[in-house]
Amino acid sequence: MSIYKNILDAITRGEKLFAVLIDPDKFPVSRSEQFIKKVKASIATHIFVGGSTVSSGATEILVQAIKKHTHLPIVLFPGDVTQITDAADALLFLSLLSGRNPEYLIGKHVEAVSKLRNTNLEVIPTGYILIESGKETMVSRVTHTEAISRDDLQIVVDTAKAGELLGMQLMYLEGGSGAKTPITKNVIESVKNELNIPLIVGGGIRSMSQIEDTYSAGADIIVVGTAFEEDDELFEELKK
Ligand SMILES: CC(C)=CCC/C(C)=C/CC/C(C)=C/CC/C(C)=C/COP(=O)(O)OP(=O)(O)O
Ligand SMILES: O=P(O)(O)OC[C@@H](O)CO
Ligand SMILES: [Mg+2]
Repeated sequence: MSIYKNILDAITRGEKLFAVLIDPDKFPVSRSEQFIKKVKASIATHIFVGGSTVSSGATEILVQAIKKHTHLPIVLFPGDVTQITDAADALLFLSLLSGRNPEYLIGKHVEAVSKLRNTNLEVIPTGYILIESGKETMVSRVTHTEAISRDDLQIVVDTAKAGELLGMQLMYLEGGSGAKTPITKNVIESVKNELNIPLIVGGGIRSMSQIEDTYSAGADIIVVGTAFEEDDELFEELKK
């Protein structure tokens, strides 16, 4: 069954989903087996692989290494076309809706097509909204776009809705990798109220209580990366 269909079915059953984000440039491949063991013992339902900048070829090597140890779906969360690899199961085909840089709204996508023709990846059109977190993020720097302010609630909501109306199948609210504080309840609730598609939330989530708050505000899928890079103790709290 398709990964997207599985997400929809899980949500219909009232389940919450959890993605562990692995950045190929920060994660030594030699750590894969031991790390994936912890992922498998946890509530994680998906593995996301990606980074705002990743050296060429690193994504494929990492995905192949992870695949040896798990059947969890591996979903590419790419900062660039170079991160596309057939070794993964699906691709978040991100469009950076918070920005006004055409390269990240449609340009990279046109470039990606010749690569995608030769893969079996499930492509999932995903709106990606960067919300200001108090410090400049790598995504802002790489894409030359500004994040939307947390106070511009109506703009965030309307941006997400516009993405849904354009046919996007997932909406990702990004608080910025390693953000000091995660996206607030108010922002998540307001977006969730307007949307009929699954909502992904990530950025700066580091504890079980933040995970619970983010789910209760309406996130369907939570993404955590930095917390596991800093210290994989969090897995202790996330045991199944
Ligand atoms: C269409 C294709 C295949 C590629 C372009 C995809 C687009 C539009 C991406 C949006 C902008 C972007 C650069 C997203 C990056 C997403 C990501 C993996 C963020 C995580 O960033 P980290 O690499 O963890 O950031 P740090 O390096 O700051 O930790
Ligand atoms: O690395 P963290 O802060 O967990 O954020 C996850 C993801 O949303 C970053 O793109
Ligand atoms: Mg990161």
